[in-house]
Amino acid sequence: MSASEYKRQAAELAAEMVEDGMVVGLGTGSTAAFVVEALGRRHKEGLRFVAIPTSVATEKQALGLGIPLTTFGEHARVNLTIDGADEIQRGTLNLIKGLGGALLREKIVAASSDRLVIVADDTKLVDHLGMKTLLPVEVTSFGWEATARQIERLGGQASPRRNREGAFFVSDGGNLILDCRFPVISDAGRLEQDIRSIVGVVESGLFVGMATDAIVAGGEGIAHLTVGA
Ligand SMILES: O=C(CO)[C@H](O)[C@H](O)COP(=O)(O)O
Repeated sequence: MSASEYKRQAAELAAEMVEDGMVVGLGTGSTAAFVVEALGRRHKEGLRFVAIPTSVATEKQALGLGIPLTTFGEHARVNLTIDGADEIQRGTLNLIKGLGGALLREKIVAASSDRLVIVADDTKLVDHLGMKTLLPVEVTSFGWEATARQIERLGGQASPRRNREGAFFVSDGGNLILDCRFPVISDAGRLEQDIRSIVGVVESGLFVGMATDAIVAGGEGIAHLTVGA
């Protein structure tokens, strides 16, 4: 089976966790898109829920499927958010997110969620964050070079993300993303604090202590992981 099929398997299982009456956070990326697809189906079958999307792309997909959307103006808490990730640390379920560029909205929604369920194929599982992917950090466009220098003082190499045309990638929030190469991250909580204390940083792609569950599919089957397990 391909990675895409494993992503779909994990997504379909997670979509079953949505119950009648819930406020649901909808993630961003190819795995989260399978979740939105499955929830569109469940909505047509009669499941009642409202959703808060974490990106313009997810909002468009959800609207196209007839999923009713809501806002934080109407709901203070989200019962369940289902989102993808770029790396998931075994045991802690600490994450790197943001290769899809939606980390700011994703973190706002995650921070207001009672439960954050991560869906992924098993290539995303790592023993230490930073083993496979760069760490995305969203920064203001003004002064990004100064912000990048401060991140480099923490031991990372920071490069502005560019689109296919070579122009700076601009997030849904109108900011830039610095993709940062750190040596393997041994203390994610500390690095997260240090990065967030830099002026010009809007948010980092380290999600520490936020995920409650991960549904991970691969050649050995589907695992439902919780923190510590
Ligand atoms: O954090 C994200 C977007 O900002 C995505 O969830 C992450 O990049 C995983 O994407 P995919 O499911 O396509 O592998």
